Amino acid sequence: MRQTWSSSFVIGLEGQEMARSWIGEKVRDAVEEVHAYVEEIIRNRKKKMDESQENCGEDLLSRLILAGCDEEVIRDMIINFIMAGRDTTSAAMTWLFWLLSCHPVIEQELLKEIQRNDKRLSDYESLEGLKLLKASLCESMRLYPPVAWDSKHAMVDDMLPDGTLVQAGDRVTYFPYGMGRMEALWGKDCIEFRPSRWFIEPSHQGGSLKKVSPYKFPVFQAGPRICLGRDMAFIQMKYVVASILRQFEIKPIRSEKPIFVPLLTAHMAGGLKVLIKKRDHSI
Ligand code: HEM
Repeated sequence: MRQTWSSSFVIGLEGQEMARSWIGEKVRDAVEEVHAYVEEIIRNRKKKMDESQENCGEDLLSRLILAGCDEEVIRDMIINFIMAGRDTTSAAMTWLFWLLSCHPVIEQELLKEIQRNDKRLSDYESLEGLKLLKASLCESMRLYPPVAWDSKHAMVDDMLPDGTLVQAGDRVTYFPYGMGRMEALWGKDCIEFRPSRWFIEPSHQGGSLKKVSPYKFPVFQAGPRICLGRDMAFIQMKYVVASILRQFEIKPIRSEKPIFVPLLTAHMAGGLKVLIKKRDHSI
């Protein structure tokens, strides 16, 4: 029995080695493909900038090129922006649109807030003024975090603050999805979508937002490796959600509760299929 176990273990190791080198090759090919794709975007933008000065210089890519950044640095930044910032923000907004369709009173309050700030939606201060929208995004991500869990491997032996020993090589996982639904952290109504919990005065939705510790709400991670794009993510999401909500009514086609799929970036199974109608009096 022992013999069988150890020989199958040896075969297992060889198999693992082969699998690792096969995966390594696949990953290398995939990285090359992604690099080539982004390098082409940069080349095309440079060409456009050389050919004409029109409409160039305002967007981030043009600014990075104009600043004289190294092409490899620009490439890696663009990949970071696309990989870290695209699926995460889109997942957060998808869940928010669904939650708002289930909470029409909150949607109406949001519309009023957007109306109050409508004139200058594209300026930074007006977006800062959309506090109920920020609270709604936080509340949506508390219940449906775009990164549902995340792991780190210890490089050396260590100890967690509660005395738990972590040995070199151990994996430690934190779980924003679970933490967002803990009664001990969020109270008896932890499962409810209630953006007002993010305001200093309970149930008052026009006041100041609470400063919530990232260790309680680790949706963007916490500590030295906290998400570098957090503020940018809020600006983008507020701008997109406000621009859509002020003009369109969004009604999901299906009435069943969507399914949360917690992959690398969590998403809604099958996406959110909706009917879109122009608002009668678009604000
Ligand atoms: C709702 C949107 C977002 C969520 C929930 C989110 C979440 C996270 C999380 C959990 C991490 C830590 C990953 C880890 O340590 O393994 C992270 C890292 C990072 N995020 Fe975001 N992110 C969002 C949007 C963005 C955007 C828009 C950008 C850039 C434009 C961005 C750029 C980054 C970068 C560069 C890191 C790596 C930071 C480091 O390792 O030092 N993220 N993000």
